[in-house]
Amino acid sequence: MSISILGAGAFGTALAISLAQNGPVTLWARDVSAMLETRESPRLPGLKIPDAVHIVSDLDVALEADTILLSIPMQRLSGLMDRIDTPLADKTLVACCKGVDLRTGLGPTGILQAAKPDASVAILTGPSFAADIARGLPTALTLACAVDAVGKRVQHQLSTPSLRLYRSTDVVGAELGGALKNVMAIACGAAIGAGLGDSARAALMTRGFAEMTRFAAAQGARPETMAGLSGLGDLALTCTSDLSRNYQLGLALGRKEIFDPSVTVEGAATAQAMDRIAIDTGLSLPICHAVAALTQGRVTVDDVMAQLLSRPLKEE
Ligand SMILES: NC(=O)C1=CN([C@@H]2O[C@H](COP(=O)(O)OP(=O)(O)OC[C@H]3O[C@@H](n4cnc5c(N)ncnc54)[C@H](OP(=O)(O)O)[C@@H]3O)[C@@H](O)[C@H]2O)C=CC1
Ligand SMILES: O=C(CO)COP(=O)(O)O
Repeated sequence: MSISILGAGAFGTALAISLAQNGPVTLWARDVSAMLETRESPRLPGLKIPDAVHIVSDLDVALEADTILLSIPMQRLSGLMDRIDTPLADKTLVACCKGVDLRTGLGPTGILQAAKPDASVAILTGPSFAADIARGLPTALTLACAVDAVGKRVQHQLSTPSLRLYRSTDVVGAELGGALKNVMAIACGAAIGAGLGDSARAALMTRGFAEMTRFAAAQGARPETMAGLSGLGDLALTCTSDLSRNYQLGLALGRKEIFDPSVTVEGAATAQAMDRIAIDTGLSLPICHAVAALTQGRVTVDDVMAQLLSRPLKEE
């Protein structure tokens, strides 16, 4: 069974490097001229792409594989799917992005299924920095697919000696965990950046986890999924590591510093999407609401903390 990865950013390239241990992999990007010369992705400098990775810019070549991983930013996913008019009925599409689409409110598998209703869809998510995967450091992820037989096949196909995949059929829970932890990471970064301390971060992580679990349960997700790698696991990594880009954006907001807009930060658009969903569903998502306002420049970190702390006292 052959594998292609669409998107040669940090994560797509890291997955290609890791999966090349198992056999040939195709890695697709819009512009591959520099990568063919250097055998490196500009988004993952210093990590060589092995010869077993076939780097291509022809989308049709990449779409010949049986299993196709989509590793581009969430807000670009529906645009890429619109470009694909090849029928993919016999393929498995594995979303590797984390977020909620601003236009439709769908998660990554929802976008894939809407574009290609006959394809099998799955999501690969959980705590992992691209550079760790590319370096072969031990990493555990969740592979969620509603059809367990397909999930089992993909789980084996995408596991390597250092990349261990756990399987789930709770696609909704897995993708909401990955999407929402980014929002919480921005909030935690902002608290640390503003000098509010580790206790404030612990409070935000815990109340953020409660917000994630409450929302996911309302969407039909299982609580144990939120407590697993794709929820709590990724929340812990992203809210505590300086390597997280979401956390770094939060730090910059808290310190009132400029942040490079070309860096992929999924949590900002996801917070906005969640804010809209909260209004439509009547669910209370106070941290998502605060992060949406903060990242759009409508409030300061001081305003946000004052708002969160002045909410009515309640039971835990
Ligand atoms: N980096 C990480 O550690 C991890 C990332 N992820 C997730 O993976 C997803 C991708 O992130 P990451 O790889 O880090 O992002 P990067 O910023 O490193 O790379 C994004 C890549 O997507 C490409 N791209 C953007 N828009 C399009 C488009 N319309 N069509 C085709 N290609 C496009 C870019 O190509 P170009 O350079 O040509 O613009 C670039 O190569 C995100 O959802 C992220 O949350 C998940 C786990 C870990
Ligand atoms: O998703 C990630 C870790 O699991 C990467 O986090 P950032 O996108 O915040 O860098």
